[in-house]
This record gives sequence, structure tokens and C-alpha cells, in this order.
Amino acid sequence: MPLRDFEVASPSRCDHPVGLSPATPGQPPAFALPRTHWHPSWQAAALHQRQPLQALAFWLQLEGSLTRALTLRCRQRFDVDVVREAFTRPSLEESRRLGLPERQLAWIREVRLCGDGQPWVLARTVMPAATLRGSGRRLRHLGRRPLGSYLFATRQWQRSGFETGLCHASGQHQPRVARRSCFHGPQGAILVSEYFLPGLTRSAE
Ligand SMILES: C=C(O[C@@H]1C=C(C(=O)O)C=C[C@H]1O)C(=O)O
Repeated sequence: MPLRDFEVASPSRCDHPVGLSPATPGQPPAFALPRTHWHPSWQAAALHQRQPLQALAFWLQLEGSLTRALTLRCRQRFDVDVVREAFTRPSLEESRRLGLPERQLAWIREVRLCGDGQPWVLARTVMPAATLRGSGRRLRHLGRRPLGSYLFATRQWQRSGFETGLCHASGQHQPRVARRSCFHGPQGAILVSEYFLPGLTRSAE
């Protein structure tokens, strides 16, 4: 099912931004999440496409904080590049996944996770308004602080099983594989999708 596209809305701190050619010279390039078909498990996805999953098996199954694991992979620095944070409409498929009414807006956060200046992961998090009540209010004010540092700081958030996404990538810099899961907290759930970029597998070479 297609996910909503997202465009770079702020200057990138990544040295080599992902995506299509710049629409305007001097502006950061626009980019879009590819259409993604979600499978209920890593094994189910592997039946459809074995090759790229082998290189990413570690990341697709990693249970703890992804940002923490990426930080450990960096030689120098790890950055969260905030692309967009706004109340906007999730895709129909995302609304269904979260059990939201079709047209209900949610707080959507889109970021690039960059290691040593290279974009490694694109992440999109859908947070229903109900989840943002009480202590969940802090989710709207993360800024460049990784979401994982909030979710894994307490035992209040429980993650559901991972789905594995196979992406219809149209360019060599686009993600081919993704994963997503719901985190269930005191006020409700959020849906976290993480798209792995080719730069991440290259970083291990
Ligand atoms: C859920 C985590 O948070 C990461 C950080 C994100 C952010 O800052 O928006 C989004 C998705 C995750 O990859 C994690 O570290 O596991």
C-alpha cells in the first residue's frame, strides 16, 4: 500500500541528501518514501525477495533502540535530521493500522537518521492526538532528540511485533526494505516506520 510522500522542508545536515534532483538549484532535493508492501513478518517478506533482506537481516530484527544501535555504528557523529513535524492526515492504510477514523489528523514526524553525515534511515512516525495527552505531550517536542531516547527511557512503552516492508524503489538512493511496529503507551499507540537506505549497508563495508 502506498505511503504518503514527504518532502524536505528544512535544510539538511546530511552531506549527501537522498533523493531526486533538486527542484530549484541551491535547494535541498525533494524526496519521497517509495510505495511499500508490508508483510506480517521478516520470514514472510523473505519468501518474496531474498537478496536485499540478507544484508539487512540484523537491522530488520533488532529489538532495542535503533538510534542507539546506529549511534554505536558511527565513527564520529549521529544526527536526527527533522524533515517535517505537523498535524496532518495519515494514509488510509496507516489509519487502519492504528484503528483511527479515516480522516482524523495525527501528529506526523518524519526524520532522517544520519551516521557520520550520511543518511542511513528514513523514519516516519504517526502519533494520534489521543496519544499526545498527559506524559505523551513530550512527543510533540522532541526536536532533534531521537524518539527512541524517549520510548526506551521508561518501561511505559511496549512494542508490537515487526512488519517487514518491501519497497518499490525507483532510484539507487531509495530504500528497498523497511520495518514498522506499533509502540503502545499510557495514552495509546504510535506507528513507527523505518526505511533502510543503501548508505547503511555500505557503512559496514
Ligand atoms: C524508535 C526509535 O526511534 C528512532 C528515532 C526516530 C525519530 O527520532 O523520529 C524515529 C524512528 C526510530 O528509528 C528507536 O530508536 O528505536
